[in-house]
Amino acid sequence: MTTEVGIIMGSQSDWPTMREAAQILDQLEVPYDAAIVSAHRTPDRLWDYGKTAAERGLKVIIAGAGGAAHLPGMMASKTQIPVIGVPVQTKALSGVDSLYSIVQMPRGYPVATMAIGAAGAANAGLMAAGILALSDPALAARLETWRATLSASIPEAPQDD
Ligand SMILES: Nc1c(C(=O)O)ncn1[C@@H]1O[C@H](COP(=O)(O)O)[C@@H](O)[C@H]1O
Repeated sequence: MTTEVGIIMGSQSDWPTMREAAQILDQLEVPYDAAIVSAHRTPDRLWDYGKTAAERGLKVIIAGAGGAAHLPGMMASKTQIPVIGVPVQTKALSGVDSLYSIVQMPRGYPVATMAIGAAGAANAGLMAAGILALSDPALAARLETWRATLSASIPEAPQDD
């Protein structure tokens, strides 16, 4: 099966967050590859990744970064494949720095920006799956089952600890 989702992150230190996206894709049986790509530290790698993404068959890119999080926006400038941005939580500014860096794209080069941190990464996986499910009925069915399972796990009333 062709790998249609690329997960990229600015650093190894982002993986505990970005793994949440990978785990969702695993659950939904969506193949992906994961790579460390940094606009700041490995600009040539970013350039090559963006330039070859479409010919490699990618349909969605999930890009996570923290702090001066330029990676998602720079990737969106290099490819027209939709980029889903994940602001990684930071110690200094709690990830608000990452969020603002990713969300405030100039007109013409959007990044679909998720919430800060692990929940944002998980939602990025779900968003990528939702995009692919538009043209993949079997995936759409798996996604529906996933959502039904989540709904069923929510208690109707609050419980004491
Ligand atoms: N924001 C970026 C970019 C980028 O946007 O290109 N490259 C690395 N980083 C971020 O630097 C943080 C600290 O990285 P280290 O832990 O390696 O020092 C990470 O959250 C990474 O995403």
